[in-house]
Amino acid sequence: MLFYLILLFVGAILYLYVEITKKYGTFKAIGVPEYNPKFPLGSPNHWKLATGITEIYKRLNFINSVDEVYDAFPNEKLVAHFQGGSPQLVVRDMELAKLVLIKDFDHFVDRRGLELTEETEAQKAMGLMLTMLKGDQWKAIRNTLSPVFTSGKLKGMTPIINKLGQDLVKHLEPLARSGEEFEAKQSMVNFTTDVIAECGFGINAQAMLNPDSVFKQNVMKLSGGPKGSIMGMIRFVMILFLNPLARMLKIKIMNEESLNYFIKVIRQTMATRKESKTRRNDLIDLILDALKDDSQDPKPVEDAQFEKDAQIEVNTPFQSIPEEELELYIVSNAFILFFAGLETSSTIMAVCSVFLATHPDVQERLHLEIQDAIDDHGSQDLPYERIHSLPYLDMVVNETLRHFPLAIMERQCVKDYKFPGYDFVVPAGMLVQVPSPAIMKDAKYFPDPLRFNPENFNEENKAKRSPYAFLAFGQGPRNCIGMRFALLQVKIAIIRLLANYEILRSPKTNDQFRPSPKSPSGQPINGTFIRIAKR
Ligand code: HEM
Repeated sequence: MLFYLILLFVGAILYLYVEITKKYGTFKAIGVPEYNPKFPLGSPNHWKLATGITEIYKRLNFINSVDEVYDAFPNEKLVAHFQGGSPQLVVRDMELAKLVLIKDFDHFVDRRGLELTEETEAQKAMGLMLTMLKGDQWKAIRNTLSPVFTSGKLKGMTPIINKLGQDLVKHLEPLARSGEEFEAKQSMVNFTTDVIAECGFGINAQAMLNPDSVFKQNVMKLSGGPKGSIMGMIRFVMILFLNPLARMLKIKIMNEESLNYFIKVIRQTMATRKESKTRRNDLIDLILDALKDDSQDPKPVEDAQFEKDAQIEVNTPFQSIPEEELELYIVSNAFILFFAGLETSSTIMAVCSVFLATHPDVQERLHLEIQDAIDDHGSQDLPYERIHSLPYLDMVVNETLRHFPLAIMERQCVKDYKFPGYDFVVPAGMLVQVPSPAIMKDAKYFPDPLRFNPENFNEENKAKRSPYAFLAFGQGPRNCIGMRFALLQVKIAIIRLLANYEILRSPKTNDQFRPSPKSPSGQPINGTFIRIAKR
């Protein structure tokens, strides 16, 4: 019996070995270098990603998981690496990246294909979110939601965010008085929760002023807290690497109880809005407007190149969504706009505060620019145009985003594709990556890339490099839909912070930022600790 068991075991290992390694070497043979794959986990970066969660091997966060592939082949345009037996292609060249992200986007419409269980409504809702949707369904929802973030709509939201900026100053007052060290991320999550609850759903979440806010508690459960957790990361890596097994074991990405809470809140808000026929010009109203207004006519496009590059060529009508599923689509996407904006924006605000604490010269110059604008306007409630006309603020925020990117660009090839100058075909189904974190730390585009230097974004230096080398919000039709909203709330938070407080180092202030391997959303490994003093 034991003999047969051993035989079965050896047979299974042999089978796995042959299956997993059968594509190793196939790229090398056609002139595309491979990043040293080894049975069973593949290339070294995947070994680190998969085993790093237990901290027994070198640690790596998913966001940086392709950096070393990029760095190891400085003279190549394309490199292959293997996740187990699945090859993935890394694009190392700006012109090829533009083809994938923009020009030949039709071949690269989707993101990584994660299959989620659809057993509960919350799980089904996750599969309908813009970040997850594919093909025509994604195009239809993206087309519908894009007009929600035009500059005209954001101008309307600015007074609301300014008012919450005043609450942020109040929220921070006790910390300024005591001079104690605190985690900037936590305060910024409270601020963004209030901003998105108010601008999104017309809800006064009181995350800043009421420590017992139910809305805030659910946000905390959803995001897994400021540092993430080992269990959270294990779940995430399983969903990524062992998707069928994760489905079998019913492993979930998000806390279902909290997700249900938000689904309920959004449903109730929509129902009340329809019944009372009142308007608040928040996200819910704008989504409902966008749905009513759905037509084949081209949607208005903003002037900036980022938005022009994001246009979807074929205007897929919203009617392609089945009627009976429409409501869940709306709820899911109202939710993802809330959630995608919350973690990202609050992290950037917190990381920016730390950079200002560790670079007092930058802080001083930025404070002068902000104070001048406030003196000139006569109030801290700066209007939309004025906020975006502060050049040094823009440079500081962009440099923060360059240093601490929150996502890697991935596209799944949906139609066979041939890169110009290469003889092989990228088959439908293969994952193609544009490793934004590595590109934004490449000295070719940003000299002395590890130094925090807002001058990287002055007009002269911007003109010297490809505009596509700054990838903090992605590029092309699948770029970040909320970029303008994000920049608005981040800038308002920094304006309020500097107008009222000096940001100081504290014993735990961290000079070197690295995303924690325990945090799927890439939170800084040593936190974002600072002190503040009243100006
Ligand atoms: C500083 C804050 C933010 C950063 C750094 C950020 C970054 C990103 C990045 C890198 C992507 C992927 C782009 C690509 O693959 O080309 C993305 C996608 C996305 N972002 Fe953001 N984001 C931020 C804030 C926001 C906000 C405020 C919202 C919503 C209000 C939002 C909603 C989304 C959505 C829905 C997607 C998926 C778009 C799609 O698949 O069509 N993000 N974001």
